[in-house]
Amino acid sequence: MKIFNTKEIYEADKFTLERQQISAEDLMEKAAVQIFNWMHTRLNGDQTQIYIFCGVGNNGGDGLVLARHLVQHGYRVTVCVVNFNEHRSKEFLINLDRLKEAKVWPKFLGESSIIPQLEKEAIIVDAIFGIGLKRAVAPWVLEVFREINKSNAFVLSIDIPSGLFMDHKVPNNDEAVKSSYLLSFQVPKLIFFLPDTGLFLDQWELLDIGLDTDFLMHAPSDYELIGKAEVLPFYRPRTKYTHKGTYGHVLIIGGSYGKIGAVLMAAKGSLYAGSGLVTAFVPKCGLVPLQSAFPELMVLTDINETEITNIDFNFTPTVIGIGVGMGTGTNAVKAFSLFLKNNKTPLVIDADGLNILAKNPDLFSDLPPQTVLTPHPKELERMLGKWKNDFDKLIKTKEFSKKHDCIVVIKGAHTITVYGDKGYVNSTGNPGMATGGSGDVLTGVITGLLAQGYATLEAAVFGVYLHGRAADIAIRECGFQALVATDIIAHLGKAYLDLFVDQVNSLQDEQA
Ligand SMILES: NC(=O)C1=CN([C@@H]2O[C@H](COP(=O)(O)OP(=O)(O)OC[C@H]3O[C@@H](n4cnc5c(N)ncnc54)[C@H](O)[C@@H]3O)[C@@H](O)[C@H]2O)[C@@H](O)CC1
Ligand SMILES: [K+]
Repeated sequence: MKIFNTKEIYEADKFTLERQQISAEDLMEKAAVQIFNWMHTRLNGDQTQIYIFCGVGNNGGDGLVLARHLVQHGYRVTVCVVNFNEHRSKEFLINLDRLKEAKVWPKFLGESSIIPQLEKEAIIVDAIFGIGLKRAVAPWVLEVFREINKSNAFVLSIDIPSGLFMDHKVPNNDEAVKSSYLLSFQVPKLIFFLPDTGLFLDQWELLDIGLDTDFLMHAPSDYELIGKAEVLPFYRPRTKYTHKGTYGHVLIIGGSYGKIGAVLMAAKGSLYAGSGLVTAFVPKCGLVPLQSAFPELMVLTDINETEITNIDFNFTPTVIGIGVGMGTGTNAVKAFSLFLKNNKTPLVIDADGLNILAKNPDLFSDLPPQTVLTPHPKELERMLGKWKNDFDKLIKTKEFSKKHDCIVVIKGAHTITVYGDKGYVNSTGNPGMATGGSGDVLTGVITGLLAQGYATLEAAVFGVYLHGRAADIAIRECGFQALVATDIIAHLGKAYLDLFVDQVNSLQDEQA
């Protein structure tokens, strides 16, 4: 599903009004009625006090329309207009009149107004700012945000939590409304998925307000949210007259004394993702543990006992995953640099491979085209330098990806895979995955997909999805805390099977 920025949303809006021959107030009515229906279905006439905080733009207009419908259905509603601007939008003014016609008189809050006491049993609707917030918010309006946050009431935000900017960070963590539930219009926004801004929202849901489907389908977007519908077309079924050679041969290079487990997890990840064969290249100390723990794996060893010194193998792999547990000592750096100079095989680079690249940036020119790099935030920072905020991080990653023709998988709560100007935001995964080894497994899964012939970008995006989905399925049995990286491997099969489970069956399965 496409993630639109502010400009693209306003364009979709304009296109829809022209195509459907409707006015902006008609679209606002449609949008706000969706919110009313959502609330009415759940509240069913309940007399809980509802405070609706409206701004004076169209987000505020949505709040006024909602207020009118709630009042007309007998709900207890107090409307507060946060009067932050002399200029009020046309649709806001039309709906203010309509509200007055319905005999509702909003309280107008200004710089010196006293904000009503907000009881924690109340429901607060946050319709102060939407996607139109452009400049710093006045201090007294920030105070309104703080009062809402302090109330501990249930906060239902409309479109986005008020105070969040669509393209930069909030200056301080108390300068935007914290939503308990967010109802957003038609398309997800990038701010839902970034650590700096995502912390202002908990759950979110999209409401279809009837924006033009042709526009939504054809308009280009810089980011895409990756769910089952997006990865399903990538899936390559296994056919009958095939053999292990059909599904490629992965080579995992890495490991050092005490860090052989990283290679084990990457290698297992590859095989469970479906590669035909997997070989590991490790220091000698890795031979016995790998062969004992994982009989399906073939092992080649370095001449050195405890670290990699000379990467030398006697076959042509389909793809190589390199870096996990490898260390960054002089020998590893020398071996890795020489390997890169002579290598022509597609690569996935993780962990110490990335750390060595960061310290020796001239090596980037030796990477084959479309090399996949899978940094966690610290590794990314070592490669890119410091960034100002999440938006800046993405801009810098895109520049980096274009400069070195590489695919960068920025690991995090919502892993974002960046290639050139485009970012793919993953929707699967959970906090249980913040555990040692889960990154090694991801390296394995992506190499495993590449071995089977998936296009590089597809392998990265699909691999991230499957990895997260496997963890989502695993936590049903073990919860967040007890999830370990090998549980992710063990549930990769179920993540594949889940691709073909429709939503209804999947829900029933979860309830069982
Ligand atoms: N296509 C859609 O998604 C639709 C969106 N609608 C609503 O319209 C909203 C966008 O409305 P607007 O563009 O009017 O913007 P907002 O209502 O988000 O912002 C308020 C207005 O205040 C001004 N402003 C910006 N920063 C300010 C600041 N720091 N201090 C004071 N004033 C400031 C802006 O000029 C803006 O017009 C959406 O978030 C959504 O709620 C719906 O009404 C209908 C359809
Ligand atoms: K809002």
